[in-house]
Amino acid sequence: MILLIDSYDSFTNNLRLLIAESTGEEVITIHNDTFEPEQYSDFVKSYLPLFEYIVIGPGPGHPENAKDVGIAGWLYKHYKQNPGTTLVPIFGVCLGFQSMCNEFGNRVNRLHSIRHGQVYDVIPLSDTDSSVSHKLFPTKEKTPCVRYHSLHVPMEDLTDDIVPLAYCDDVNGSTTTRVLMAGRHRSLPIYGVQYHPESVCSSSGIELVKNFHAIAKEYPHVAADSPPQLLDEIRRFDIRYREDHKFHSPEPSTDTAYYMVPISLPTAKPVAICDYLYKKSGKTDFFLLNSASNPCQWSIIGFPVLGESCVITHSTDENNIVELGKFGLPERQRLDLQALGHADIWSYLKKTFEKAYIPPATFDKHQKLPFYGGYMGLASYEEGQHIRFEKLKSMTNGSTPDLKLVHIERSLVYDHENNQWYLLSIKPDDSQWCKDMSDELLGAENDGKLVINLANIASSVKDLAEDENIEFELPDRKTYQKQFQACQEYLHSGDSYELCLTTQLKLKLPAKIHPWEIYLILTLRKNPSPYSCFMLFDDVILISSSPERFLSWQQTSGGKRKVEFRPIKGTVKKTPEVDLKAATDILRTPKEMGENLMIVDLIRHDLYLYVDKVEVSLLMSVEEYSTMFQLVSVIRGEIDHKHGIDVLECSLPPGSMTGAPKKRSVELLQDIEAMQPITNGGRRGVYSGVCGYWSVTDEAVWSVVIRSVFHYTDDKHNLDQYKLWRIGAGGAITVLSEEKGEWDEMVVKLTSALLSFT
Ligand SMILES: C=C(O[C@@H]1C=C(C(=O)O)C=C[C@H]1O)C(=O)O
Ligand SMILES: NC(=O)CC[C@H](N)C(=O)O
Repeated sequence: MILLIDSYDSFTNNLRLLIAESTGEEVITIHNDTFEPEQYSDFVKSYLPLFEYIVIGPGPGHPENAKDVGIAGWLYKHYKQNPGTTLVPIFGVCLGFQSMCNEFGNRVNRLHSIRHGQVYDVIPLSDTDSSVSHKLFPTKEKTPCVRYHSLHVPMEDLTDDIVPLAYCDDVNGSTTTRVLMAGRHRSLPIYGVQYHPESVCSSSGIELVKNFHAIAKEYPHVAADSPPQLLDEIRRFDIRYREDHKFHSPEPSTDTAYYMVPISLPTAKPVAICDYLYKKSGKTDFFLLNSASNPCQWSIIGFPVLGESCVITHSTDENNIVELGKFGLPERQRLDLQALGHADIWSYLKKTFEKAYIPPATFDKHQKLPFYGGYMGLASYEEGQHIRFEKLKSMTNGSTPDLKLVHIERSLVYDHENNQWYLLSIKPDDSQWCKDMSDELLGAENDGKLVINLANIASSVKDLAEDENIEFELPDRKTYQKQFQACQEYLHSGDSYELCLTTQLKLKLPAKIHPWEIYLILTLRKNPSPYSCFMLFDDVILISSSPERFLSWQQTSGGKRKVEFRPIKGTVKKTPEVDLKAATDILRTPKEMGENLMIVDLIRHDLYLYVDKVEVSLLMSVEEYSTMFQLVSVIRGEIDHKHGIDVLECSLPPGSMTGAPKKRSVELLQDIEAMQPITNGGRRGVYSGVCGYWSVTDEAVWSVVIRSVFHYTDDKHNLDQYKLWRIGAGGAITVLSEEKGEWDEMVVKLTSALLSFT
C-alpha cells in the first residue's frame, strides 16, 4: 500500500492513478489536514507502518506556510529529528519536493520566469551514490515534462543534505538558467521532483514511479502485515471514501406507459416551433435546449404541465432547505434536507431521481434518443464546491435561486443530422395531449406556418437597440486593473497557476421586452452557438448562447456510463485579419496552450476521483465560433460504481471557469471578484454554472453558462419599469497575461451577448 498526501492540488488524482498503474499497488490518498497536528505522532505510530512509501503531492502556496503543507511539512521535520529510526521512504512532487528541500535548510524563492503548464526537457545529472543499486534517473536521457510552479529551490546554493538529480535549462533572452528539477536527501530515503510526471503532456512518468518504487524497496523498511481493522480505518480517511454515494437503480420496469412517435416536420427547426407556439399563445411555457451547429446532434423542447410538473428549487443561502413547487403556481413546499435524511441537495437529487428512473431498455424497440423526459434546468456557480458562503450576499431580496430543475414528461426531440422530430410523453394516460400536439404541429406544417426561415424570424424581431431606454454599465476598468494585479500577485506567490477572473455587466431593460425576443436576437442573429438555451422559471430566467459543453454522460450496454468533458480555454477574437490559420498560429503559443493544458489536467483529476480510466481524446483543437476562435479539448472516461450525477457534483464549478488549483483559486477569486460591487460578495450566480438536461434514462448533457444573459425576477437592482439583466464574462489570467489583452478578451465575450442590445 502507498500513501499519497494531497495538498489540495487539482492534479492529485492524476498522480494517484500514475502510481497505481505503475506499481499495481493500492494508493490511499489523504488531505494534508485530514489529521490535526496533535494527532500527527499517533498517525506515524499507527498508520505509517502500513505503507511501503509515502508520496507527498503538489499544491498551492509555499512550504514555509504550515497551513499549505500540513502534515507533509511536519513529516520531513520528524524525519530530520529522528534519522536513526527506520523510516518509510518519501517521494515529493513539486510542493512536496520544495517542502523537503526547505526542511533541510534550503530557501524556496520565486522563479524569475514562472512556468505554468509548460513543457521542458528534464536533464538528469549523474548520481554517484553507490549504496543503492537503483537510480531515479538510470540514464542520461532528456525527457519532456510539464512544469507547474511559481517557486523553486535555487540550485546554485543547495545545502549538503540535498543531492541534485536533474535540472532543466530555462532560456530567457540571451541568458540560460539551470532550474532544479529533482533531488534526493544525502542519507535519508527521501527523493523528489519539481515537475509534474502525472501531466498528460509529461513523458516517462511511469518509468519515474517504477524507479522510485525499486529504490524504496531497497530500504530496510518493510510494510507491516496489517490488521484488517487498521486497513479499514485508513481507507475511511481516503478522499474518495463517501458513504452516501451509493445509488440504487430500480429493476427495469416493463409496464412504463409512454408515448413516442416520430413526426415528419421537414421544414421545422426548434426555434420555429417555439416561436410558433409563442406567437399563438403569447406564452413561453416551454424549455428549449437548442443546438444550432456541431458538435451536438440534438435539440430538446420540454413542455412542463401547468400546475402539475414539479419544480425543484435550492438556494445556497439556505443550504439545508429544498423547495418543491408546481410549474406556474406560486406556492412552494419547504423541506428540511437533514430531517429527510439527506446530507445535502445532491443526495436529495439522487434519491429523487432514483424514483423517476426508467431503464433505457424500456425504450429499446424505438429509436435511441438522448432524452425521453426527465429534468431540465440549471445549477449556479455557487452550487459547486469551495465557495465560502459566509462571505456571499444574496442577489435577490430573498434567497438567490441557485438550483432549478423542472420535471418534464412531455417533449419534442429533434435530430439535426437526420432532420427528424420525435414527440414524446412519459406522463400516464397522455395520448390525448400527444394527439393534439401532433395534429397541431402537422397542421401548422401543412399550412406553411413552420416554413419560417430562421433569418426571417431574426430580422422580423425589432432590433432591441432601437429602444433608446436600454442602458448598460460595463465593469469598472480601474477596479479591473486592481483585480488583475491581485491575480498576478497570487500567480507569482505560487497560490495559483491560472485564475479565471470574471466580472458582470448590468443591463437595464424595459420591463416590456419579452425574454423570448432576447433569445431570438441573441441566438439567431448575434451569437449562434451549439448550446443555446431558453429557460424561464418564475424566479430566474436564463438565455444562453454557450459554445462550451461541460459534461455529458451516456449509458453503455454493460450498464456503465461513458462520461465526457469538453473544456474550452484559449480565445482569439475574429476579425477580418484573423482567419482560422492566423487564429491557429496565435492559439498554438505557450500562453494559450498552457492555459488549456492546465484545465485538461484539472479535469482529468476531477474525473479520476471516481473513474479509473480516463483518456484525452482531443487535445487543443482550434474551433471556430460566431465571434471568436477557441482551443478545445475532450476528456473521456467510463464510470462503473458511481453515477454521472456524482461526477457532476464533484466537478462543479467547471474548471474552465475557476482555474487551477481549483479550491485555492475559487477562494481567491471570490475575494477578488467581490471588488466589483455588482457581484454581491464575489457571487457569480447562474453565470459560470451549468444548464442542461438529465433524462429519466440517466443520460445527461450540461453546458457551461457563458455568453448568456440572465435575470432574477426579484433582483435587488430591479426598478419599476426596468428589469436588471446580468451578463457575465471573463477569461483565464496567467503569468503570461497582459492586463489590456485580458480586458479586451473579456469585453469581446461580454459583447457577444451584449450585441443583442446595442
Ligand atoms: C469565462 C468565460 O469563458 C471561459 C474562458 C475561456 C478562456 O479563458 O479562454 C474560454 C472559454 C470559457 O471556458 C466567458 O465566456 O465569460
Ligand atoms: N505545482 C506545485 O506543487 C506548485 C508548488 C508551489 N506552490 C509553486 O507554485 O511553486
